[in-house]
Formats: sequence, C-alpha cells, structure tokens
Amino acid sequence: MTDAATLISRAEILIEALPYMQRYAGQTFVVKYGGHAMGDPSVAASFAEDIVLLKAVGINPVVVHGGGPQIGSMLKKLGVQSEFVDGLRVTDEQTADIAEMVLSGAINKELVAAIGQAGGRAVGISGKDGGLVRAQKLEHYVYNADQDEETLVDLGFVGVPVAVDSKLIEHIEAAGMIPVIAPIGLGPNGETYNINADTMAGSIAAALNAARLFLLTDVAGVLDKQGELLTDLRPADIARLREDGTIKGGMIPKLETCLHAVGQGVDAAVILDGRVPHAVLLEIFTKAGVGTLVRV
Ligand SMILES: Nc1ncnc2c1ncn2[C@@H]1O[C@H](COP(=O)(O)OP(=O)(O)O)[C@@H](O)[C@H]1O
Ligand SMILES: CC(=O)N[C@@H](CCC(=O)OP(=O)(O)O)C(=O)O
Repeated sequence: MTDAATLISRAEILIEALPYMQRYAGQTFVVKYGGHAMGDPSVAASFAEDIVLLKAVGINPVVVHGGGPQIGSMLKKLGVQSEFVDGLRVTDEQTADIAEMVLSGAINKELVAAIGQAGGRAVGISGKDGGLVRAQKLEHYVYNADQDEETLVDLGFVGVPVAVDSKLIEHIEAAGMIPVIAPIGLGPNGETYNINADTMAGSIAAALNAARLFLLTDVAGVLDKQGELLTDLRPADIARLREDGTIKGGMIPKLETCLHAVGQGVDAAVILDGRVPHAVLLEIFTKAGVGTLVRV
C-alpha cells in the first residue's frame, strides 16, 4: 500500500510542473529525436509518452526524427558504401532512395505507432507531403586549416530547406493530432533530398515560430575537452568551440541548427540526452533543466 507521504510527494511533483504547464500552454515545441537516441525500445516508449503528455497539457509538440545509424545498417546490408563529411552523409541517388525508405518508411511509422501506443494520435509525413519542405542542393565548404582556405565539396543529394510551408502541420494540429516528420525534402525538379535531421528540425522550428527546439541525442549535451557538460552557450562560445576543435562530427550541424533557430526567433534551443527516460519532461517541467541550452 502507498503511504500518505508518498502520495503527497507525488502530488508535489505535479504542482512543481504547474507553472510550466501554464506558461507553455498553446506554444509550439519542436522535438528532434536522433537515431542514436532510439536504440532502446523502452526509452522510445517513454519518449512517446512525453510527447503525448505535452499534447495533453495544451502544448503543440512537433516531432522531427533522424535515423542515421539505421540508414547506415541498411546500406551495409545492401552492400552500399557510405561516408560522412562534417557530420553529413555523402548521398548519391541510390543512397537517397535508401535513406527515404528507412526514414519515411520504417522509422516514421515506428514513431507514429509508439505515440499511438502511448494514447496519442500521430500523423507521419516527410518534407515532401503537402509541400512542407522545398529543398535545394547544399553547397558545402570544408575548411582546410593548413592552407587556410575553404573548398567546395560535392555531397550529392544532401539538401538544405529553402522554403517551409507549415499549413499541413497546422491542419494536423487543429485535428488534435501530432505531426511526426521525416527529414526528406523535395527539390525543384522533383529530386529527393536527404536532409540532416537537425537542420530539418531547425528550419521547421523557425517557420513555426516555435518557443523551443529540443535536439535529443546520445550524449549529455555539448561537452568540453575534459568531458564536462557545458550547460549554457551563446553564439560567441560556439564559434570558439568550433575553432578550437571541441565540437566535431554530428555536433557541428546540431549547433549550427541551434544558432540558426535562435537567430530566427526561437526563444531557446536545448541539446539533451535522449537515452535518459523522460528526458523531455524533466527538461520542460522541472526546475533543474538537463542538457545544453543555446540562446542569443
Ligand atoms: N563537444 C562535443 N560534445 C558532445 N558530443 C560531441 C562533441 N563533439 C562531437 N560530438 C559527437 O556528436 C555526437 C552527436 O551527434 P550525432 O552522432 O549526429 O547524433 P544524433 O544521431 O543524435 O543526431 C556525439 O555522440 C559525439 O560523438
Ligand atoms: C545529410 C544527412 O547526413 N542526413 C542524415 C539524415 C538522418 C539523420 O540526420 O539522422 P540522425 O539525426 O540520427 O543523425 C543521414 O543520412 O544520416
């Protein structure tokens, strides 16, 4: 039997969340769920519960998902080589097709089902649906420190969002449902563009004028060279960390996304550990936020 003290402490947890619920009701939160954070099925179920709870207390959650490791496994199974430049997958036509199959097919529908299991109703789409994300080829420059110059590298069908039409998201939300978005965009000539999921989430957050952008990954947040968590970052800090090599690989597009989003009017972007059960709820509804907060 549960004693009175335990019951009261449970009620206190809800009361601690009350001011946050009041403050955030009616606001849009974009939550990017990274492929590395998806590994454990019980954590995926707790992520889905968090999203359904946000919806239940009047917040509009918009989920954008990744799936880098899952695309990697499929490419391996099919015997297709794959390489990354600055955290971005070099994507030929065949790789773009496989990325779309894994992202829009398998992962998108798994998340829709998990949200359904948690008692919510989700609609799975990609940037191709309803003209949501128009993309164009990313012009990516790699910095060569020895020569102190930047070189243009061809990443194939890696896209960058150029226009976001949020009407479809608004319709889904108006119907009381949760949009779940795969990071695939449509090019001007009908091409399929593979878009880094962080970049996709940032563009959607900016277009929706979201209050918050959450990027769930497989580390506690941005770590310094000693492995300590950096809890609060401003644009100048990020430039310095990139220059001295503290930020590498997948963390580069993540922080670029945060900078872009807060520069476009998103109040704050947070990088947090998606492997922690209920990471989203702990960040939003408790005094002790977790992860790295980026703001201007
Ligand atoms: N300074 C840093 N702090 C934390 N992680 C970093 C840093 N620099 C590079 N990383 C790498 O970035 C990874 C997160 O990016 P990524 O692998 O693309 O994740 P996701 O699939 O969640 O988008 C971390 O697992 C880590 O290996
Ligand atoms: C261009 C590019 O790199 N696209 C990514 C899309 C998926 C993604 O970003 O997934 P995570 O968030 O799990 O890393 C890729 O092909 O892996």
